[in-house]
Amino acid sequence: MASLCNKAPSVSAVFSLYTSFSAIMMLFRTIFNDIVPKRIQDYITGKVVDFVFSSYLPSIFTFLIEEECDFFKNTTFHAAEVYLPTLLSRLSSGKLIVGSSNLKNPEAQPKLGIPIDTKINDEFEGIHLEWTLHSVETKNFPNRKRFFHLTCEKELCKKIMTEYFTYLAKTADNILRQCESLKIYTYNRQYSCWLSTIFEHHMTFDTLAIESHLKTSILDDLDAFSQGKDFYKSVGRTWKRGYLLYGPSGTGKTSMVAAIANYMKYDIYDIQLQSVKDDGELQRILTSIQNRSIFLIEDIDCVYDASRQVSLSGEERIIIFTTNHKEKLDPALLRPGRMDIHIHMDYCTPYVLKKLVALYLKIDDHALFGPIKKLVLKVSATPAEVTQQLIVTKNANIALKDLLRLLETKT
Ligand SMILES: Nc1ncnc2c1ncn2[C@@H]1O[C@H](COP(=O)(O)OP(=O)(O)OP(=O)(O)O)[C@@H](O)[C@H]1O
Repeated sequence: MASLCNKAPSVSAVFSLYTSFSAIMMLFRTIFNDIVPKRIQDYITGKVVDFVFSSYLPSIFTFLIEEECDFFKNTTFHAAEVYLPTLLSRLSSGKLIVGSSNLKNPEAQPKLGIPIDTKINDEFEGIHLEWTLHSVETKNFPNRKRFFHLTCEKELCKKIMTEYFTYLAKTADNILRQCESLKIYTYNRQYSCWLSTIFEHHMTFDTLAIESHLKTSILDDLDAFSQGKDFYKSVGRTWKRGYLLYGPSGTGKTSMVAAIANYMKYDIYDIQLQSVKDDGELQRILTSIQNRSIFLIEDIDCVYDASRQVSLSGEERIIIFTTNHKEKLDPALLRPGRMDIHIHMDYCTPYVLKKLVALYLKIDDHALFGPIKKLVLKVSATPAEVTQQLIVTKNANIALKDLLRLLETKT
């Protein structure tokens, strides 16, 4: 006991040690502040803070995801916009923007958006992530710049880059696939961007009157295309498909485009080639098209310039050209590799006519069917002309008599 008491430092010894230590620290601080230049002071302080914090707290890494990337819409930003509103329970503010622009269909699901500066937490394979949408004013159109901050622990950022962003893209893609309203984009030259509206064309392969073998072959081709990701990769080709729709006016080329878009659930990018200045601009426009879309060039015989290269990169894209005059097309455009499938949209056949009558008048047979079918084989009547007659009245007798009269005028 006595020896223990002997070994313990006395209070006055501790006090004098503390006083000496404080004096040394003060001296050190004075030397540090007076002699060491401010920049070096900041550097040393930063290093010390980094060391202390990295030892006890995980350091944070922030990904900056801007709305535009190299002047084009950033697909990662777009994917986050689609995906994050689904994480309802993880919104820090408990607020969500809800908006609907589809006035024609009040039952359509409204679009959801994330309020600015709201934190959204996500969890990926046990990793905690935090998203925040920011917006700053800019001088140029569209007068604001939006960007996401995505933060995670620094040592996990590699996993986020390699796995989470792929997961984000796939999930957003699936959400979009289930989304009902498609969009049609037209290119606005003044602002150098695509402007979209809701695509309201309700034509489907059930309401499009075409020969059944043609319908089967197109649907088979579209199915094979949408499931063809690995195939296209394995043969080293871009995952795209080119269709040429040709035939007289009113035979359903535009209707076919709508049926394809509705079947595939692809947005349409409709471009007027005449308004594109040069190849550079065309290439920029093409690169700004989203995946899973239709790039439409109508009346290609009027607008095609053989020297112009229309090459679509990206994934899962269909390019559709339409023309009323296939014979006028530049042979360069018809070369294999440019358009994979040529679809002839023709005048009414008896089969197509019967289908249109069934659709419009809800009947499968009628006494006038015989003479009408005979005439249809002789004359050139477009489905547009036929449907114009059939839509006038629901009375089958009157409608078919008028149709017969129309066909007789064509003999
Ligand atoms: N095959 C068809 N099946 C059902 N309806 C059709 C068909 N073809 C045309 N129609 C009807 O005719 C209208 C006009 O057809 P559409 O605009 O698709 O023809 P088009 O070949 O694109 O004509 P254009 O070359 O003048 O643009 C359609 O809105 C549709 O109601």
